[in-house]
Amino acid sequence: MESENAVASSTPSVDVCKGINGLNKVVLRESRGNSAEVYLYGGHVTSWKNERGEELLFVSSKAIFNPPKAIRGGIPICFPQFSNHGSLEQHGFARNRFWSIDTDPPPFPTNFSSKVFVDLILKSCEEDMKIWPHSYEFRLRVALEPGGDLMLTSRIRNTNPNGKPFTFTFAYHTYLSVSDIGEVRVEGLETLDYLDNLQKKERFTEQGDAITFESEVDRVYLSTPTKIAVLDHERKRTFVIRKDGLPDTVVWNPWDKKAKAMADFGDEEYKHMLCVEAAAVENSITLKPGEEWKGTLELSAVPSC
Ligand SMILES: O=P(O)(O)OC[C@H]1O[C@H](O)[C@H](O)[C@@H](O)[C@@H]1O
Repeated sequence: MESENAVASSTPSVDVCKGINGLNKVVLRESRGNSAEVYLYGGHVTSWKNERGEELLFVSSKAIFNPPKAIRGGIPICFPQFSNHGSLEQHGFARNRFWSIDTDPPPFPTNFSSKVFVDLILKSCEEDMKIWPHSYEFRLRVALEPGGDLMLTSRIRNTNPNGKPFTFTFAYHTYLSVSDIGEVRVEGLETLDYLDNLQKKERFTEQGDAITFESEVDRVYLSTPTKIAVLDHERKRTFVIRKDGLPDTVVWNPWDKKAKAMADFGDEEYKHMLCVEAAAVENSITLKPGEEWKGTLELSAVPSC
């Protein structure tokens, strides 16, 4: 059992061990006590803690760590399809496949500052070719920065031998842990257009100030800035979301009725989570053979008043 109160200072480490139901997970620890956990099942980040050992991501107490169900919470990877924007299963298949540790990833830019990271890889297989007939390599780097920021980098390459391009949509389906959804506001999306999933994906324009929550929300904000803030007044914490290569931002809270309808989600848990998802949804991404796409997400949690 891990201590909830992080040690003041320890050696940075990357360890592979067994998680829930014996599933393999990678634990990243920074010297000041920040940590993160990634399950190979789904290439799924399930924990990100600050130096005081406080969990910053939401994972449902009812999450099922058992294939083929995707883990409810953390950061599921939606690929090659976001939601039901296509003919594949909801959110594509990457979130319920077993990823591998990539021991020899292609080089990263030299300005990459983190020393605590893990590289994962998911490749096409014969079985998946039946539902999505393309050859690809999806490399995911999960890194803890020295200051505790969590950085995810996805690199997706078309390795089709038949000269065919492929097209996909994508999201880092990030579940943030919040004190009380009624006390939270999102800044950075005001005045933007969005597709409302609760109204047949119709397009609206956001009015007024920051976004606040008093009922179910399921929207894809379009052409969003690279920086978005989620302010949690009660907890005096602000999440800063920085993204690159991902123009859209999905905002989702199921609220009470939908919460009750989900078997792997507690009835009251909607009060303590908010999904703000860096995504590429409106305009899908097309890669020709040999081409690579890159999408990054950087999460910081800073004290605020
Ligand atoms: O239940 P899941 O398949 O994990 O999807 C959970 C949610 O993901 C996204 O945020 C979509 O916009 C929602 O429409 C969906 O309900």
